[in-house]
Amino acid sequence: MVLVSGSGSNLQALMDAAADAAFGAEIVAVGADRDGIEGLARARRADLPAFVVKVTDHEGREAWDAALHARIAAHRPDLVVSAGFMKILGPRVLGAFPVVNTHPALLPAFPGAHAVRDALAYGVRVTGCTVHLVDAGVDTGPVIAQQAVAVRDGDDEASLHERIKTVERRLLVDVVGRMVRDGWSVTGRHVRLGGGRPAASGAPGGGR
Ligand SMILES: Nc1nc2c(c(=O)[nH]1)N[C@@H](CN(C=O)c1ccc(C(=O)N[C@@H](CCC(=O)O)C(=O)O)cc1)CN2
Ligand SMILES: NCC(=O)N[C@@H]1O[C@H](COP(=O)([O-])[O-])[C@@H](O)[C@H]1O
Repeated sequence: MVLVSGSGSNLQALMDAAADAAFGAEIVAVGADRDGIEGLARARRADLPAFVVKVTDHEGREAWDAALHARIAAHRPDLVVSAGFMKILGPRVLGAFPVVNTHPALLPAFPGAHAVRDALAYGVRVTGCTVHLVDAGVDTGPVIAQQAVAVRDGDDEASLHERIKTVERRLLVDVVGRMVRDGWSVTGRHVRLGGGRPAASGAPGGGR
């Protein structure tokens, strides 16, 4: 299960990887919080089940969390991947499924919805991307993998973000593939890939 809110290039990378049986996973559905995005178009072109659960269609975040949980649960995913999904997930979803997120900065630096803009504004010379387990906080979950990307003179948000995405798509495919094939475990804030599926729970590292 992949959640998107935008162009879905990370989704496309996962779809391309999943076309090879050796990847060890299939994308069972794509969910979004808004209509009219390329990520949903990519899913529909590939005949993947796709759904939209909008916050504004529900009486508050708790109701949205419950509705999103129900739509995800219908597909019985082993893992949920947030790839450009721009809404903070609530306790119903996080308590039911392990969720992985990809973030365009080296967490804990520059959390939130505008990481690339914030890194440029700060003037860092190196940024990058982080794949992490998702918890109730905002980009505070245990880090699984990171990769650095140099900031170049003359970079703007678009050019830097595109360079980060080139790295991020490879990192996300590698991490998700290893998690679904080999499992993972979490000790405190430390994630180890391999060792088989974690015990059933939705908490980070809890698996299904
Ligand atoms: N419980 C969590 N949910 C999500 C996380 C997370 O770490 N914990 N990561 C995000 C993805 N993300 C950063 O990687 C992120 C996306 C959006 C926001 C944010 O502030 N969203 C606002 C609305 C923004 C909008 O609608 O444009 C909000 O949800 O109110 C912060 C971080 C995926 N979910
Ligand atoms: N804080 C969340 C956030 O900024 N996520 C970022 O949105 C982009 C989605 O690209 P895509 O739609 O082309 O995969 C990705 O770079 C992802 O890290």
